[in-house]
Amino acid sequence: MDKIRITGGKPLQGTISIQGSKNSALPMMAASLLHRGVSVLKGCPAIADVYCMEDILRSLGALTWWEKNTLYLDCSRADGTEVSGDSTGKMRSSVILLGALLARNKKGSMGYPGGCVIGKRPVDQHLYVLRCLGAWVEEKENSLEAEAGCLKGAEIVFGKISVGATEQGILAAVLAEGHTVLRNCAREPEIVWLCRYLRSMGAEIQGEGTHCIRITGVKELKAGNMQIPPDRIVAGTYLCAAAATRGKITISNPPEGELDAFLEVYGKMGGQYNRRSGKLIADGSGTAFPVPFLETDTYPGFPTDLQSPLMAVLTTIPGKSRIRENIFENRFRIAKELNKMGASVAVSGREASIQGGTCLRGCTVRARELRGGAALLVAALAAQGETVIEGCSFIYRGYEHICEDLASLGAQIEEDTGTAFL
Ligand SMILES: CC(=O)N[C@H]1[C@@H](OP(=O)(O)OP(=O)(O)OC[C@H]2O[C@@H](n3ccc(=O)[nH]c3=O)[C@H](O)[C@@H]2O)O[C@H](CO)[C@@H](O)[C@@H]1O
Ligand SMILES: C=C(OP(=O)(O)O)C(=O)O
Repeated sequence: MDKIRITGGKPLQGTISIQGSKNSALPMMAASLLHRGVSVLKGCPAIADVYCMEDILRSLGALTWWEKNTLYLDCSRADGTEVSGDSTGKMRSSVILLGALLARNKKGSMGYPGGCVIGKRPVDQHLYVLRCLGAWVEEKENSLEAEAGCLKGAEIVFGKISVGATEQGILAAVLAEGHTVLRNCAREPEIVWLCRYLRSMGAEIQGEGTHCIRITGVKELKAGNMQIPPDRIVAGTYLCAAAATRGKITISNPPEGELDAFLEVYGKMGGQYNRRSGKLIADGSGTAFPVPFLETDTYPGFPTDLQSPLMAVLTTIPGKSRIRENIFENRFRIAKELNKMGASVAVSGREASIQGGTCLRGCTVRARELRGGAALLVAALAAQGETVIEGCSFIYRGYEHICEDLASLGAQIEEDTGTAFL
């Protein structure tokens, strides 16, 4: 079950639709806790992280159910305040529930957040914003404890731009007393979607998508009901898979304007694309040019989550490419696995140098985190012969039916269940 087998070498061809965004769905699920009734998230991806967040909300007293990809969350009685470390240890974004718990139930106690090991990932900015809003917060060795009789609006400047801490601040401030100004906020699309969702619930928020978000607390929020946007990282991953195999794919529901930094690099590599009737038509057959230098950055810069899948593409392009990873210091672990397949990637600190165009050959490799796992899939699709990817539970954290999707594009791929999609 934890393995995927791929026989590479076939250009991907066909049309694909993109699942709902993981990183939008998770904070929207946390936001649903702020309404004492039923909220509805349409197009919710059926992936391990969403199931984990669902389990946590249920452990707090919420009722949840699915109709296809629509997730219903009845938080009428979600009055629990304790989240076990078993759940939080599975997923980094569990930590944003602390602000939602404080806003709703005045206190929260949770195990330390776990998730993919891609860097140190401290939570200081999360705790800072909650303290600024008047909460008492204690960081213990394995848990986080917080209490607030009443959260009060404040002017807060984040010491570091953080997606999760910005979400934490927003979730805690929407029901706080008075005005909150959050400065040095992350501008990622997922923050914008969270604010749209909260505004549809009656929250008063302005400025999302800029570095300064202003919130006026309201007494209560009504039910949320929203379509989750397509996942920009999944869309980028499939474009990488098409480029690595020199294939041509059409994305029927591309994310709107959220992939610009990636598409710029895609164009530099020789990929072509155009938008027609709301679709993104991508032709990766001309992918041939290395990328002399690329660095990851906060949005709208090149997303760190697409850095590893892109590295896999660059291993297939003759010439030297160089990547600098500025967000997570430990996101190059995948280089070792790519090298096992015949790639030539040298890592030095925050930089990776890729001598592309060496012949990739299938072998057994191991995923150790989500996007690194996706990069192995991209490389395996381009490699000669069979690749077995172990540790695929990391991939299923974020990709809904990825094997079926790639098989529908002509890939020879099967999960270890023995189910072949040929
Ligand atoms: C569930 C989710 O949405 N995950 C995304 C989110 O993760 P996440 O929200 O964890 O990422 P952050 O934006 O918080 O992290 C950015 C940087 O800030 C540092 N930092 C963060 C918080 C803090 O309190 N102190 C601190 O120093 C981190 O170690 C990292 O170096 O944004 C990342 C950056 O786009 C993406 O790669 C993840 O896919
Ligand atoms: C790093 C990621 O997720 P998380 O922040 O949940 O670990 C990711 O989606 O690439």
